[in-house]
Amino acid sequence: MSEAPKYYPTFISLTGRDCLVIGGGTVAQRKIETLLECQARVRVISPQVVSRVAELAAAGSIELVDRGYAEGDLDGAFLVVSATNDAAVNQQVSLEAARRGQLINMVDDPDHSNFIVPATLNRGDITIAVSTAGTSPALARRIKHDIEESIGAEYADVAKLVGGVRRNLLDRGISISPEKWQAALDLEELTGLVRNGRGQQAAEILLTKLVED
Ligand SMILES: C[C@@]1(CC(=O)O)c2cc3[nH]c(cc4nc(cc5[nH]c(cc(n2)[C@H]1CCC(=O)O)[C@@](C)(CC(=O)O)[C@@H]5CCC(=O)O)C(CC(=O)O)=C4CCC(=O)O)c(CCC(=O)O)c3CC(=O)O
Ligand SMILES: NC(=O)C1=CN([C@@H]2O[C@H](COP(=O)(O)OP(=O)(O)OC[C@H]3O[C@@H](n4cnc5c(N)ncnc54)[C@H](O)[C@@H]3O)[C@@H](O)[C@H]2O)C=CC1
Repeated sequence: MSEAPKYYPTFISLTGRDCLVIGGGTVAQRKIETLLECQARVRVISPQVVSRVAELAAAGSIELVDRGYAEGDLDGAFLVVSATNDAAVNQQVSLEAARRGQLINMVDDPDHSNFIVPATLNRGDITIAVSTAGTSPALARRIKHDIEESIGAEYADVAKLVGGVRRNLLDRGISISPEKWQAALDLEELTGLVRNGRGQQAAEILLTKLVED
């Protein structure tokens, strides 16, 4: 029997959103880098930071506030990550976030967080996220590595070409059933052609499979 999932898996757009990270250690650094990859506007509040975080601040990629957390710091933040090594501080941050109804990730207390961060793998527009609901982050990372081996870099181009074919059909007002899509998507064939630089041919083959009776 499968248990009910603890979390609702979703993908949130953070482009241009104000995101706040409290703490500037190694865990904060990982969260900051992921937020930056997602084009968030990142502010970090921490009295001390690891060298990579200092570099990001010097380069103007993040705003760094060089002091400890104070009540009121969460004002205006869309999303908050509390990543200090002080459990009491993380708790205060989570209480402030709860009062304001903000998205909050506490790196040391999933039970008082309203979102957690999965291990992710990107191939262009494809993102594969693995979560163990906090049961074992190391296991999430390991599963991600295993998937990485079978989903190669060429999948970024496969996504582009399949997206192009879909756009073409939508523009022509042709609708394809879900069953037909599944039957036509021969990933072994598509990845093979893309790897050999024959993306155009792959797109034509796919289009033919989709529109034929
Ligand atoms: C709940 C969650 C909240 C959150 O942080 O979002 C959380 C919580 C905690 N992590 C802890 C420890 C470790 N975390 C990692 C690594 C990652 N942790 C990540 C996510 C999450 N970690 C969320 C759940 C994800 C899920 O659904 O499973 C990843 C996937 C994503 C990311 O952080 O970006 C990233 C891998 C990125 C990648 O490589 O792909 C490693 C391994 C390593 O670094 O190699 C270790 C040590 C080994 C171990 O313990 O497993 C501790 C104990 C701290 C302590 O001992 O004090 C807590 C607190 C607790 O468990 O209470
Ligand atoms: N969720 C996850 O993926 C993981 C979580 N952890 C947890 O994350 C915590 C942090 O780990 P690290 O980054 O390795 O610690 P760290 O020691 O490298 O960094 C701690 C940071 O917190 C800052 N800080 C301390 N008090 C503060 C305050 N009052 N206001 C603002 N910033 C403050 C420090 O200046 C420092 O930058 C650990 O205590 C552990 O419980 C650890 C491993 C993985």
